[in-house]
Amino acid sequence: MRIDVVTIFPSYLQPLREALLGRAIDRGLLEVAVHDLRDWTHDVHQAVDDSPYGGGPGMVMRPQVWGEALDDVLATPDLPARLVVPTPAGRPFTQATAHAWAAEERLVFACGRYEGIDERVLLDARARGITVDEVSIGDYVLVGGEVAVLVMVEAVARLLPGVLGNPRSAAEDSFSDGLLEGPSYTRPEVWRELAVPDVLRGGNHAAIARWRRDRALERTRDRRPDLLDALGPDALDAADRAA
Ligand SMILES: Nc1cc(-c2ccc3ccn(Cc4ccc(CN5CCCCC5)cc4)c3c2)n[nH]1
Repeated sequence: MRIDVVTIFPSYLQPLREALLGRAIDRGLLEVAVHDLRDWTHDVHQAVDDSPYGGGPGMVMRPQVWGEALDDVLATPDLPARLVVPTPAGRPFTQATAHAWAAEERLVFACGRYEGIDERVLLDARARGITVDEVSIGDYVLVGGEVAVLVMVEAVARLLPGVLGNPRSAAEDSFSDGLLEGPSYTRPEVWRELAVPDVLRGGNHAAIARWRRDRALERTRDRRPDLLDALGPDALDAADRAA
């Protein structure tokens, strides 16, 4: 997978080159190119923002600069791409989104700053047949799109074959069966007088699987009843029985 990121703060994307994702890049499992939006300015001040029409707080990012940047980035390499634009006003980015995007050849991320990007940049891209996804990573307001891109690239890249050492982990993710994952334990058996649940130290795999499912149902009911509702009434009954 090829990932391009356009931003006025290229250094914000450095963490993508660390650790697991850095190793995946080194191994050629994904390619990440970060572009400085200001490379497409032509004025001495390298202006990328201007006042909003109609008034309102802050500044808006100018369409001309974004238009030229995306023309170049989307054309090189000329691969089918999704243009992803983080915004607080976007559709929710979920694990399902991550799975869908993991099948893409190319993702191009446009990181806004200030109060966002002139709407015509997205309209122009869609008019030229480019798929544009405006996505939110949560109901809170960040200062720009870069952190959202770090979150989304990590969620997508870990699903790519070969990136995770243990592929079963992604298969057993939270949300993979619609529930939150339950508690985990490792050695020692007792720590600060707290013991590992007996069932996990026995060899009864059916009992362990049932115990884990019950803990997942219980936790989901307590923390994310919305996920339980999405699974239907039987799940709620099962969660009540699990407690
Ligand atoms: N999930 C999530 C994604 C983001 C995100 C993503 C990208 C950008 C680019 C800029 N910002 C900062 C920002 C954007 C919008 C507002 C609202 N403002 C109200 C008045 C009219 C104009 C718009 C405020 C500040 C961003 C924030 N935050 N949270």
